Amino acid sequence: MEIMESGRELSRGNEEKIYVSVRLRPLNNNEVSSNDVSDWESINNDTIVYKNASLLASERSMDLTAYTFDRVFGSDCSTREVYERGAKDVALSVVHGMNSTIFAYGQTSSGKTYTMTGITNYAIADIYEYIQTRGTIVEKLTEEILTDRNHATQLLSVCEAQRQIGETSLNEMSSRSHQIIRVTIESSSHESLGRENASTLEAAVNFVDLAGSERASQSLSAGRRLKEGCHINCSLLTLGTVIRKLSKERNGHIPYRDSKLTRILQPSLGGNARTAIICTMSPARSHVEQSRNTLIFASCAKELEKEIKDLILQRDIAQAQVKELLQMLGEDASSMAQVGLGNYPHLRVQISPDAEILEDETPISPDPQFFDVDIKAYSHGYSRSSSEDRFVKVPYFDENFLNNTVSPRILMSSSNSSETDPYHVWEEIEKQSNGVFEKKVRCIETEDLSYRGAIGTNYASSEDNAEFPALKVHINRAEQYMELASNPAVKDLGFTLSPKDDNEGREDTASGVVTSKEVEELISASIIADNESISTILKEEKILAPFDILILHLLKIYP
Ligand SMILES: Nc1ncnc2c1ncn2[C@@H]1O[C@H](COP(=O)(O)OP(=O)(O)OP(=O)(O)O)[C@@H](O)[C@H]1O
Repeated sequence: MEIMESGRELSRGNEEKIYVSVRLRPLNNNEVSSNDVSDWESINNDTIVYKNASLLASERSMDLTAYTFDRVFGSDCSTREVYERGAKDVALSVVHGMNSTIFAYGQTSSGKTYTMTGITNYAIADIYEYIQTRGTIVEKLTEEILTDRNHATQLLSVCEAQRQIGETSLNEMSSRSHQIIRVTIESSSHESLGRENASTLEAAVNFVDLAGSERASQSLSAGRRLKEGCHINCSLLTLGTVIRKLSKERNGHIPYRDSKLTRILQPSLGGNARTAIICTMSPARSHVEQSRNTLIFASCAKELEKEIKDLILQRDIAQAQVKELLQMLGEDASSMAQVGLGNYPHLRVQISPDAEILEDETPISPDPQFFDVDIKAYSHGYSRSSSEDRFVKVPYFDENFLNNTVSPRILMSSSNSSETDPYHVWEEIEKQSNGVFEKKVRCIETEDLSYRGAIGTNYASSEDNAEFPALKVHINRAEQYMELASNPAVKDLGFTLSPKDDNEGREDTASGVVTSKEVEELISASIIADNESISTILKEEKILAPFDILILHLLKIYP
């Protein structure tokens, strides 16, 4: 028996960024009455097997019989157990200031809504319990802020009642829209209450119940249902592509922008948040092909975890090298931490040591070139500390850019308001390094970006970049540019640097240009991190299969 062990080498620790489980439901009445049989079985806590080996022999497409994930829930498992083992830890990350998402994926009628309804309720209950344990007061509530747990329950029922459903031949209560329930928790210390510039920690957990994927022939859809199905399938297809690309070719273009669903889920998929994916499936033989697709999706999603770990490893190695270099040069390595080197995934800056030094002494790494890139959001004096801050942002926006279309909050990346000056970081490094690196510290400068026009009209048309000027990154040394351009971390952040003719007469200078399209993508990446912007996205674009989004807001105050 060949085994696909997607989760084999991964730690089972609680801090996994992406936790993938599979839930098998029992045969339903329809399946039983049509004499369908159950072909899938969970043989232990993490493996699901396809039992019908004889059928397998005749169907070459079905060449795997066992699949392993972080967890497999058999058809007799309760939703409580799925929650406890497959989602609770991720859901409760939000009370510690970490964004998280739990989503159910699977074919129509496989049990996504059944699973997510239970999980959302259990999680809300646990969040409230956690808060009360902590002696937290929930007060000063506005319309958007939950008053108490009953209020939350009420809102959830409203959401359930409003859910767009329709009957298909496979599920008489089929969800015909994606539903995202986002609970945002804002924490601040008791001492800072009432202070004007009090910093708060904000994190959100998303509960996502995707609309079901279906084959038109199987669900016998026609007319409106068929149209809905096409739209739903389209966004699910993009989700599949994004997951596959992220897991296989992380440095390439990831088509988040091809569907609203992936735009909204981008922060959850890109490695900056904890994510639990519960893949639901029917055991029925008649659905074997769909079930197998679901398992392949789950396997790809699990691969993401490996990629993220690899990137973190690369980052750690680079940091260690920088530290060694600083020590070698008699600098205090800890000063690096103060300027944010440890703030993954900001790609941070360090300078290349003098070539002479490296040539004269034994190099401490085979490739001793380092350079500094820091691409951050700079807004006009607004700062916020949040785990969303880790998104890549674009420096310096024109005042008009921050008009009604987007909340300025999404543009924040720093809790230090002095960083509103785009040159600040570099000056700081220069100071801290006592001028030793003076020549190289100035290796990058950012040019002013004046964004014209409303963002909404621009990101809607990805091909038309006319409104966006390029973000220019000047690098004083050609070899630094080369390093930078080939650095996987730069590509990972969505920047592709391309050489540019340097007409400015400077010698020994290379320039990288981040194209306007890439800037645009970064902006949209930032936008989707924000509640208001989600509704903006959704309002602007007419979506046949609409999203039902409920944003709950909790205010958590530590005593
Ligand atoms: N684990 C389970 N145990 C018992 N019944 C289940 C289970 N999972 C799903 N069901 C039942 O199966 C039916 C279909 O489930 P559900 O509506 O949750 O599927 P879905 O994947 O959300 O479908 P769609 O994509 O069409 O919305 C429902 O009647 C539900 O009660």
